[in-house]
Amino acid sequence: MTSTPVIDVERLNLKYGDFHAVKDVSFQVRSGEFYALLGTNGAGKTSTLEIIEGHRTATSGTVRVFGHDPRDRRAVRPRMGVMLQESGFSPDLTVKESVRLIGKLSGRADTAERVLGIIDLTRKAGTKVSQLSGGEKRRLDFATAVYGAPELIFLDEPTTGLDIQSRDDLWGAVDKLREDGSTIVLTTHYLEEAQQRADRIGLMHKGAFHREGTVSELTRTLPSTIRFALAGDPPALPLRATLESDGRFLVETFDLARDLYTLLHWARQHAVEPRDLEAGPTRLDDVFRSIGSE
Ligand SMILES: Nc1ncnc2c1ncn2[C@@H]1O[C@H](COP(=O)(O)OP(=O)(O)OP(=O)(O)O)[C@@H](O)[C@H]1O
Repeated sequence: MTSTPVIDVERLNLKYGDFHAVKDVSFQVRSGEFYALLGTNGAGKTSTLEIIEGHRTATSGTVRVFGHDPRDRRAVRPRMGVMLQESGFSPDLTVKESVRLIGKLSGRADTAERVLGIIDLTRKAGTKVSQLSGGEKRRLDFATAVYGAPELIFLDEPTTGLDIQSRDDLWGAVDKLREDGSTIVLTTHYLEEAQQRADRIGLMHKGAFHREGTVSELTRTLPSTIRFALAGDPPALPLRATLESDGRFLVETFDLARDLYTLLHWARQHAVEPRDLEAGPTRLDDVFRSIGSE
């Protein structure tokens, strides 16, 4: 038996005047999934999310959230927490007042004390929003999005401007929400955060949905790399390599372990020392570079 997807997007299109910002985008997010919607600048991620969040109306296509039209606020809003790229808090309210206000609007039960504690903002509870630092404002955005532990949470570039401790706190809180069954939708330009956490990734480029899959599905089409430098006049290499502008050799391989072994075995036999040796699996960054250049 298949359950209804939490988010179901079918042939979504959005035009801003003549500009076609989202082109025939279709994807689904399942219950309990951590889904990352990634893409180049201006790819259409925020526009797509704004429609799913019920903030914007599509030009054509269908969007369902928990089986409802996302503009049906009463059906959807209590089940969903949103951390937007830019917050819209009133500068004269305190941190605690802001959380209470947004918490009340969400219709979920929780306390300001609890959510401020998650993200180490308790000390700032009485501070006016206008007096918060950029990172503190971002943490306040997160605190309001997770008020009442919603079933579905949108995180739009959540860690921009956060120091390492705050990032760890935020991801720790997200892990906890996931354990309790929340579905997470993330957009970020910190690809490593998506690579480490996302169950599936959708890649957008120039308004269109480019590819979708797990990290390993997306990276397996591109080779891993080995880079190294050799001093003097080395003997013939055992692998096909190209010389890069920094003077290092580059080997591209779909069998990293085998080729690394071949290289090191050759180096030992010939008493050659590969310097500045780096070997790594394909990263999401490489997939990005490959679509960005298309
Ligand atoms: N209100 C608007 N009016 C006109 N064009 C818009 C509007 N909002 C966004 N756009 C354009 O639509 C395209 C997609 O924008 P969007 O913000 O959805 O991209 P994004 O993938 O979130 O980008 P980024 O990674 O840079 O945040 C961009 O070219 C942008 O300039």
